[in-house]
Amino acid sequence: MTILDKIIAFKKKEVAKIKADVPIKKLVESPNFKREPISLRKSLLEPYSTGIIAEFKRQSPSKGIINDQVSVEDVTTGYLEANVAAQSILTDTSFFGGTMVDLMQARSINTEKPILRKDFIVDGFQIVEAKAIGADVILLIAACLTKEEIKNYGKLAEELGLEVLYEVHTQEDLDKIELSNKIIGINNRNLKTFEVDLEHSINLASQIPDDCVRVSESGISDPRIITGLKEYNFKGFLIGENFMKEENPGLACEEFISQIR
Ligand SMILES: O=P(O)(O)OC[C@@H](O)[C@@H](O)c1c[nH]c2ccccc12
Repeated sequence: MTILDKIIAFKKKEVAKIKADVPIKKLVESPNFKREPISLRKSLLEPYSTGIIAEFKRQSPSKGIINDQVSVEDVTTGYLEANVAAQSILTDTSFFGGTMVDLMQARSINTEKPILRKDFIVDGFQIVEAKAIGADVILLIAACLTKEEIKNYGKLAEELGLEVLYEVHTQEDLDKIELSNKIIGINNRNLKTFEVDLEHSINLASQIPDDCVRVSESGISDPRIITGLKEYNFKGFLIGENFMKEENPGLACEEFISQIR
């Protein structure tokens, strides 16, 4: 059993429990349900976009604790000052130490840039929940969903006015997605082995049609990598640990962005 299988099995139980306690009606009544979502696609395609999607991540199964000393408010303020294109907030608690409250707190400060709810979506309930806590974008990880689920969850998100970042790591993942006009994130990290390989991502990128927005995720630690990825028409760059490992993630992000050529 891989760590991914473990996370998914755990998530399914967790969601079943929350679903039994929280009526959908309560989610729909949340004030965030009325706010107009901010478009990730638009933000990434703006002519002077930095393309950086900066993540708030306290810990991960592969690295353990990364940073548990900083507040989501300070990091959000710092990322916005650095002029990120978007924010990503881990809301998984058991494996990544994040919470839905983290996202809500970031949202209360960030009214300009899109926020991605980074979690393992295994049930439509979590998509309604994402909207209720103020997210603009959800993540659908192809490796943990069937073709049908990807299609249905994508449709539900769209109906709620949310965008989807479809995450792939292999050709097999890519084959599960209807590839037109989507935002596709290629995860450089294999979620089963934690191995990071940028070369692999670049090879897979050639299989993505031009009407899709390409995002490169994980293991990016040098501004020169961004320059390289831009050559392959990547528009978004999801970075977590490289910023979060620093005492001041916002400042680290600002320095990184100033070095992109
Ligand atoms: O910290 P990194 O190596 O910069 O990676 C960020 C992000 O890509 C990573 O956290 C991530 C990508 N896909 C995920 C799916 C679930 C949890 C986490 C992730």
